[in-house]
Amino acid sequence: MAALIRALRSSSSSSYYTNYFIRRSLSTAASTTAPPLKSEPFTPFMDTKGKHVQWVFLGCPGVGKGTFASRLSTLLGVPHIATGDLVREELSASGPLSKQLTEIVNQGELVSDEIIISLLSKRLETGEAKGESGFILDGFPRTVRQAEILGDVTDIDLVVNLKLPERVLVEKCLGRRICSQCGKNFNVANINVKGENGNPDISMDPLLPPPQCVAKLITRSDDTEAIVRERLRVYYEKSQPVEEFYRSQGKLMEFNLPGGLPESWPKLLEALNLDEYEDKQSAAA
Ligand SMILES: Nc1ncnc2c1ncn2[C@@H]1O[C@H](COP(=O)(O)OP(=O)(O)O)[C@@H](O)[C@H]1O
Repeated sequence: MAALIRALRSSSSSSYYTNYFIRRSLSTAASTTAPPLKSEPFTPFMDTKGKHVQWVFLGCPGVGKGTFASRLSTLLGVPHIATGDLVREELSASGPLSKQLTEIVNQGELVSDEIIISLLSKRLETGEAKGESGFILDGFPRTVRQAEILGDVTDIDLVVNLKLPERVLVEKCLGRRICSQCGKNFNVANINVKGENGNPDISMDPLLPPPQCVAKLITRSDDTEAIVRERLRVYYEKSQPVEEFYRSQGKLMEFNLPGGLPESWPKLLEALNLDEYEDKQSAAA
């Protein structure tokens, strides 16, 4: 983890690649973990060298990366690190960076690689001081350049690409609500979308807040229809190539969400060979 933080740090400096490659060539190569193959038993939470999982969640805005990554991080005992959350924390602080970021986020554009890498390094450093190891990244990498930087400093074991039809994504973003007090995410959208081109229909029940959160619900400032459409456009242009980057490395696992959380969660666990592990964890709890 320390080498990763150092390398990410150096990559966000102005002499970006030079510093970065010199540092990496001096540090020892990270251990490798094969991605899970459905046909083979796989212990995903730690490899044979005792390294915790280093996974990435990809997917369009509103697909549910945060929800699934957060659940898996609890199950596997690794931190869920969402760069969108790091950006929002920065937005809520006052200062020149906050003003600059507010403008970018509210236009649906991406924050610069340098700023994102610096926020991520800080987050990893804080985690390391608390004894964290492994991670599930959500919202990073979002450009091929970010993926290359990450790949040069550490090994990613598996990349999960969550997918939903665009109409569902827009409805989900517009229905998203957050409790300003406890920080939990809810969704007021009731989704029933007919499947096209032979794909199944998709239904999702709303995920309603408990009574104590109802009066405290807020909507993200970038969850308006115009901004969501722009974020989707930016995703197709800048982030979709990241899918190909990992596909060519044999690390990409495509996952078409069959519906809402109750239907999708068990299917995702099954695809990750984690269904039995979750059963054992639940039984032990
Ligand atoms: N890796 C990243 N690179 C650049 N910008 C980012 C990154 N992660 C988050 N952001 C910024 O933060 C905003 C919110 O991120 P996130 O919560 O992940 O949104 P989404 O719901 O669109 O997936 C993004 O629209 C973008 O401006």
